[in-house]
Amino acid sequence: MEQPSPARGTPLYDAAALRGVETQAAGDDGFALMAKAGQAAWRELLRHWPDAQTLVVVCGPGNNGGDGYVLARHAHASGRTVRVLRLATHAPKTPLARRACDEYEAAGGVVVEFGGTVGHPDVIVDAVFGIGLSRAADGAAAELFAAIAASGRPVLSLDVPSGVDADHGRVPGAAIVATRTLQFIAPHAGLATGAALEHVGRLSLATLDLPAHLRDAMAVVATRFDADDLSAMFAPRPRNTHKGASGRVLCIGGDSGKGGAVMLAAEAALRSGAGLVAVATQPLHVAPLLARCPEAMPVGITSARQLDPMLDTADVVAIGPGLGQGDWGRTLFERALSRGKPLVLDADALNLLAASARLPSHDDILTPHPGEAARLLGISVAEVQANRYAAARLLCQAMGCVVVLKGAGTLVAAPDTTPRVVSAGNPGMAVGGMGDVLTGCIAALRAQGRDAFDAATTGALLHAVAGDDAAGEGGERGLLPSDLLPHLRRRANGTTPGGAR
Ligand SMILES: NC(=O)C1=CN([C@@H]2O[C@H](COP(=O)(O)OP(=O)(O)OC[C@H]3O[C@@H](n4cnc5c(N)ncnc54)[C@H](O)[C@@H]3O)[C@@H](O)[C@H]2O)[C@H](O)CC1
Ligand SMILES: [K+]
Repeated sequence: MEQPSPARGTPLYDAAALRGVETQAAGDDGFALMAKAGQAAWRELLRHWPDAQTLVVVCGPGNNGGDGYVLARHAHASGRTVRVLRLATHAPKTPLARRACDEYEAAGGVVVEFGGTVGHPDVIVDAVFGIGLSRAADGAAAELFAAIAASGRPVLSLDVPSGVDADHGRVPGAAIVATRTLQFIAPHAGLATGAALEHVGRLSLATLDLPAHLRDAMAVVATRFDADDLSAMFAPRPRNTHKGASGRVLCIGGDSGKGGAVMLAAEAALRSGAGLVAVATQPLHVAPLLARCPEAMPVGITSARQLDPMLDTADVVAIGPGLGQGDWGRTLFERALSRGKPLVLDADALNLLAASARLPSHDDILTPHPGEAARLLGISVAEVQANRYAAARLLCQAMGCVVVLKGAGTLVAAPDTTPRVVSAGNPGMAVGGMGDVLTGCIAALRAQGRDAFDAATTGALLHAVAGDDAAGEGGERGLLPSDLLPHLRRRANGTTPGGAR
């Protein structure tokens, strides 16, 4: 079996660790950090809006606002027209913010109170709330955010789009929708998944040359993977291989009327490099499946006994696409769980799991969307989405196996391991059948010798990047799961749409 390259990725930190850093670096060091943050933000603004002549910098009461005053001072010194705008209740409260505001005003900078509009500047800088957001932004702050959105002007958010919870990715109240967000010191875990992704725009990072002993004190809470990591995750295929060595996948599903789901999973497994793919489905789907994909080996299943030889020869079993929750599906589900082969459980297999007293094995992989995760955890979807890291971790601990929590910023959790975030994919992928393709991807990579965590991470990244490639060809609206299939093959061979490696 081919041995994949070790996954790399980018470490993500929780904001709490950063709060610790700032507290430790308070006083003169703290202002040095703030001075660096404001200057880095000014450079970022010039990099992306070099022709901007008029700026509005919206400052909050804390040190995020302090960063804004430092940027405003640089802008003022450059001769540009800049105004600091703030709520009447947002005069600077912290010593560092007060110092930054005093220096800005001493240099001749203007501060005005928000009166309902933000004008029509070339760029708006959002320095209202950063990692210190402590509750839902509402009332006057919500009005301010609405005026910023109504202006239609590009927004550079400092550290965090104001109103977004930088730890968990939830958006408890009103929040800024940024064009770009410049994070300080270290990438925030909360800005890589969930509702936050609607608000961050393009993310970048200014490390502020933090002293090593302060950076080393911060705990990594997740590891982020994006398209740039993908090609290194696929080792070239050995020359002297044969179809058996490339992994044998069995896809189980396709109850009456749902044959398409298991077909998509089977084709995705083939396009992700599986050597042999068998399909256990309802007899009426065998002919259409063969017509569409002669490389798959469909068998019409009318009794669970027929499944045994297929389970025995498979390296990995993907069960759930179109399985249904009727007698046929439940019988096959029970049989599959009893044979001890590594499983990828999706869709109805997850619903049957939630309704059964059974637990998956340590070798299995679950691929729930937030609704299926909520059912398995016995909580609401809103609670899952409010803290996706916690939901993925809880489900992984409860089930004792790898969990792929799908959605914007898919999370991959493994027992007692730092979770991983997939930073790829697009809203066009929120259509029926995309999960079936993901199931096939992951099963194929598992069958080719990757452990469950690596197969789930690489499969979820491959699937999301293929979705971005397909959307890049014809747009997100009307994107079909089958549009991903050629891109799976291309990306699994380490090439990009342009053919480059
Ligand atoms: N971490 C570092 O090393 C650095 C941090 N910098 C910047 O500082 C902010 C964090 O500043 P902090 O003072 O802790 O809080 P914020 O400025 O983010 O805002 C909190 C501030 O606002 C009040 N508040 C919180 N939520 C609400 C709300 N919903 N409605 C109204 N008011 C609210 C709260 O009471 C505080 O007063 C960090 O993001 C960086 O931008 C350094 O400058 C760079 C290094
Ligand atoms: K901000």
